Amino acid sequence: MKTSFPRQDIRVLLLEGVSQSAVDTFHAAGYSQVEVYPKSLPEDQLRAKIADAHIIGIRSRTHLSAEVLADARRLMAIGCFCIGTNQVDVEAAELAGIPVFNAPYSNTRSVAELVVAEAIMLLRGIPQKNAECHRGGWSKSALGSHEARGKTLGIVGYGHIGTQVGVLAESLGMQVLFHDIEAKLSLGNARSATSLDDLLARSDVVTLHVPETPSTKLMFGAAEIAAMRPGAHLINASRGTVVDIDALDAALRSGQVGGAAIDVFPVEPKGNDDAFESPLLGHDNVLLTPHVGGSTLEAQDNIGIEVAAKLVRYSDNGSTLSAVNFPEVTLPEHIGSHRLLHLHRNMPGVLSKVNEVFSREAINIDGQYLRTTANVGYVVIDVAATEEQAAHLRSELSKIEGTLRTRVLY
Ligand SMILES: NC(=O)c1ccc[n+]([C@@H]2O[C@H](COP(=O)([O-])OP(=O)(O)OC[C@H]3O[C@@H](n4cnc5c(N)ncnc54)[C@H](O)[C@@H]3O)[C@@H](O)[C@H]2O)c1
Ligand SMILES: O=C(O)CC[C@@H](O)C(=O)O
Repeated sequence: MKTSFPRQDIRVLLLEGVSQSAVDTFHAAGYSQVEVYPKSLPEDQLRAKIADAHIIGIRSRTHLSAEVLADARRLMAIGCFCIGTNQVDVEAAELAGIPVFNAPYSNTRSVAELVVAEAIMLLRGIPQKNAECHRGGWSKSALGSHEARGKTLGIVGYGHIGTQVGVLAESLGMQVLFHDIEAKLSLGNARSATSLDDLLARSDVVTLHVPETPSTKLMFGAAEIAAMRPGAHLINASRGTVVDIDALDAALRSGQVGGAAIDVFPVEPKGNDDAFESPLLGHDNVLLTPHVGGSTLEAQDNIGIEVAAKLVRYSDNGSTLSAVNFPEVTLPEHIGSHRLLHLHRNMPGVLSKVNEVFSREAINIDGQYLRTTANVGYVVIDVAATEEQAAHLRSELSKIEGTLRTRVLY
């Protein structure tokens, strides 16, 4: 299939050790210029690299702020090879006409399995016992050790991960309570708590599965910790900004929190060679993991294929299905003609000006697709036209007031 911009000229930049399956997916689709880095880049290097990239793939450590995106003059699409998209200024990307794609499900099972395993470990006091054995100690005792069966697990954020944690925990015989800001269908015998405080007062283990948003920033602080059952356990595999880490440190020292399993931190190293620092270092009753909730080979492999395929589809065909910041359009293949893409600020009158261009140039429209969000509109127009006509149409479309970006395919 012919594209207006040959695939071998499209530069793909993949950071943070994105899976080889993504590289393979791009290569198989004819994208040969794929540059791969094992970690996130310092901001000055990122700004220099992104200036030449057409497609960028990141995980959770690379911050694509409005300032960084301002340097990304050629950038066509962003792929977050993970669930969270909080590391990207998605609105700035939208206003620059750049869709952001992610993998909303591929690692959810991996997180859920780890969390349930951690709940068992914490209830048994295994982190302390493990630390003691490593020091040559031996305290064989049932004191403070409990079965998971019959205990209550409180899930804060009952979405894709929270619900799976609930199902797995119930299979162990745990009681499951959840709290969410949205009304949610309970799976199995899980019950909605009447409030966050209600959940905290009734749970033996509390696990957090909310996204990073303004409303979840530091949502779990001294007051919420004080509302937990004395000696209950806390698991956080959501985002490091959700928990007040100093308040947790104090509560672990006082015994208000019996133990914790923490996978995400307010400040995380940029890559595996950098040092990790946290007030939680040195607590025997805390399981610390380096943001690996979703890091299984199965999940990373699937994420690589899923996100790379979405980026290839957008680049080849214009489809934006499942973009997190953009009007979603699923487009059929269009062979033997041209497809024009017009991204514009969502303001009255743009569509009629787009159509005026085609009637003025006497080019018949074979198919037209339009979707808008509050900020932007995305029109896709299929036409039977020569290459010269398509190039001319594109140049006329780009003159319309409010135009953010135009592309021509095939
Ligand atoms: N540790 C890891 O490696 C890892 C892996 C995957 C995802 N995550 C994190 O886990 C988060 C959750 O993932 P998911 O797939 O379950 O997301 P999701 O969007 O399916 O679920 C999140 C739920 O939280 C709820 N919520 C939002 N704000 C809330 C609030 N203030 N109080 C209570 N509930 C609130 C939402 O309504 C939703 O039901 C992701 O956003 C990501 O940050 C971490
Ligand atoms: O792979 C990562 O860096 C992030 C994993 C996880 O936090 C996600 O948002 O999916």
